[in-house]
Amino acid sequence: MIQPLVPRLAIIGAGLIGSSLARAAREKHLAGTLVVADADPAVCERVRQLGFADVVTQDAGEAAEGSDIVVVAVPVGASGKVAEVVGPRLKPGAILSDVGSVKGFVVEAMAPHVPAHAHLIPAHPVAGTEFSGPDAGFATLFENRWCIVTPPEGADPQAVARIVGLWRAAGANVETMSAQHHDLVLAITSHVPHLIAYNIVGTAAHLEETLTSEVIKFSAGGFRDFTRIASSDPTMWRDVFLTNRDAVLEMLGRFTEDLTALQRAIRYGDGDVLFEHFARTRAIRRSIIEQGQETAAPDFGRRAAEKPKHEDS
Ligand SMILES: NC(=O)c1ccc[n+]([C@@H]2O[C@H](COP(=O)([O-])OP(=O)(O)OC[C@H]3O[C@@H](n4cnc5c(N)ncnc54)[C@H](O)[C@@H]3O)[C@@H](O)[C@H]2O)c1
Ligand SMILES: O=C(O)C(=O)C[C@]1(C(=O)O)C=C[C@@H](O)C=C1
Repeated sequence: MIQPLVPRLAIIGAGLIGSSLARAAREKHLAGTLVVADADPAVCERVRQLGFADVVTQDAGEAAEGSDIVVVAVPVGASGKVAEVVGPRLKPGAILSDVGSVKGFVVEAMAPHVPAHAHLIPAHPVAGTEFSGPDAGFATLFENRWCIVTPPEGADPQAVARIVGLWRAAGANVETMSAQHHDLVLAITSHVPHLIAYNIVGTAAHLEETLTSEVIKFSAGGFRDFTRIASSDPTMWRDVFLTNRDAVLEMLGRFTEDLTALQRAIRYGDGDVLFEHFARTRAIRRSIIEQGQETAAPDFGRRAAEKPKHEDS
């Protein structure tokens, strides 16, 4: 019989990302035993109904016990608390990993709880949707998407290779970099864009009542796309901004300067500045599409939107 990639895989947190990894592991037979833990009893009950785990428990420590790899998939702000529970239960050689959108903070919060006989190898699958919870996950979420692995200095190469292997087997392309570099890159590619979306939708909501209802009525294009992003989970994004503060503030500073330059071009009727800027950004969009990074995830999201978790409850 062929040995599974991971004899016992534990996933702590069964929301969008945890349940997607569990589904991918189940479909691709990556785990001998797949254990899922979640602090919320209603989520545990739903995971049992959905049937993508062998063992479901509310106790993260119990899930970690005897596991070869433990993947923490909770909001970044809760990762330290989970590591505190899981750390003492890790067996010799076990790997503690995560999926958090911020990496520097996660290492600081989790590392003190990892015993010398185990390994901490953080990772971040750069794939998601605006939906949360166990119903929102799907097995193909990571297909052909990047997963960034951020091994701490001196990390065991074999442990790194096992986490890289897990994400490749789940369908992702893997790149490794330092946690600090990750946080700077993601600040501009993911965190600031979310802040802009939250802000513009908030601005529209603050307009006078008649104008706001017209915004909703006529939002077919650009604004509608922003509302998708701005409907993302408030807990997750609060934690991202609180834990990646320096990198976000650095990128926000640059963003504000560039915005002021565009504002100036509009004020003084400088069409050349506007045209050149828009031509450059169009080229960036085209190169993203050429690299195959344009994702089908929003469509999955829309399909899921027909029956979002929030309307079930
Ligand atoms: N949503 C995305 O697009 C996306 C993409 C990549 C990475 N991430 C990262 O993945 C992580 C999870 O995000 P998500 O979208 O799956 O969130 P989610 O809200 O869908 O799920 C999080 C789950 O964690 C559980 N949880 C919270 N605290 C816990 C604790 N102390 N112990 C056990 N379970 C706990 C919750 O009950 C919930 O079921 C976050 O760190 C986020 O930054 C999210
Ligand atoms: O597609 C979306 O809805 C997402 O927001 C996914 C997205 C992103 O910004 O690209 C969000 C946060 C993650 O850490 C990784 C991916």
